[in-house]
Amino acid sequence: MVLRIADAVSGGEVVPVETAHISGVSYFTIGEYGVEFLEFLASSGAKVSILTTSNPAAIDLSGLLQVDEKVVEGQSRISKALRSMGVSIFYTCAPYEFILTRPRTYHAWAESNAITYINTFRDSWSDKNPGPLALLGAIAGFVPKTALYTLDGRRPTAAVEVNIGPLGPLEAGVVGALIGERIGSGVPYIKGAVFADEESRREFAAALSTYSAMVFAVVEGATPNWRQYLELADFRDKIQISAEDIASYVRDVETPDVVYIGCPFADLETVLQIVAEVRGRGPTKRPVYISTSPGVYKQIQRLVEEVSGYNVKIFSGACLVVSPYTRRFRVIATDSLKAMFYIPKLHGVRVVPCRREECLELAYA
Ligand SMILES: C/C(=C\C(=O)O)CCOP(=O)(O)O
Repeated sequence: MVLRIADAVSGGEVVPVETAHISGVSYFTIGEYGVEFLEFLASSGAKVSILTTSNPAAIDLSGLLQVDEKVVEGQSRISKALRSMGVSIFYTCAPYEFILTRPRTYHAWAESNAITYINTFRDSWSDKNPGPLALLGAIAGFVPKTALYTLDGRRPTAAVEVNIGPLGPLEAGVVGALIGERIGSGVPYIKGAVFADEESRREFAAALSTYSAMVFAVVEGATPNWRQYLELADFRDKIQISAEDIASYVRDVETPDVVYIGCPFADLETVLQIVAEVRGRGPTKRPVYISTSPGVYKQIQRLVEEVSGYNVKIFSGACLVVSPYTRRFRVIATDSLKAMFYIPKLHGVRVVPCRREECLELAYA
């Protein structure tokens, strides 16, 4: 099947890949037909031939997100099928946290934030492979050699100037979304962007690929080999992003039912910052949900228990985008542009953007 797809999309050429990361493994998003597809592959004896990880599921590791029995059963069938094919069911949208991909190595990843992160901040090479293709590629060990697996296909096509100062997570997300919306396709070459921290890089990568089809940007000074990319550049578009653009994107904040941090999964530093804040201030008035990766979650078990007494609910292996649990809320406040895009579409819940500090203020308001 991978060869047939390659005939259609890459002139029959394929590229061997070191790792794969599959998405579309939540029962909420793929439903019965998705489960049957995975069970069919598993029952045919298919096995992955390379390290293969999986995106978040509909339920979290410790059962914090209560969902109905049908979803629990469907999710467990998905886990069984994935496990029998040899997929690491380490449900995370931030596999780059523990798979330290090297520059100019090939990968078949399906989750857009993760692809954009490794393409942009590591110059590791992955195109956006649809979830089923990433899985078939993991079994075959290769995927179609589409443009982003070639240097020519990674040639910057749009010059973007961002002179705003250090970008926190929300600002970085807005910059990613604005570039995505204004350019839409191609490869942006970004000058002047300074990311305040790891969380900001994650939010930028997630937003760029949520608000456009792009999964690669060259960030001057940050992307490995950026000088070579600048030499190759063939700019057809030129845009500027200003502080005013960001301000106009962040509308008035309405009082939420809950605050949500962790789309993509929050890194350890972010979790520890929030823990320190609530330890100093006491229990929040509105719940704060934080999704983080299983690796981080397992290291902070004691803190997870402690802050649950402060109304802070840290969970892992699932997120509020792909879990039906989200439907119980009316309004969610978040610093994630990706959550802001998907939650209203998938769950019909309103989402308002806020900077991390403002989100926490809202939790105490
Ligand atoms: C629905 C989503 C993920 C999943 O089904 O695993 C979120 C959207 O993912 P993209 O990779 O940004 O399309």
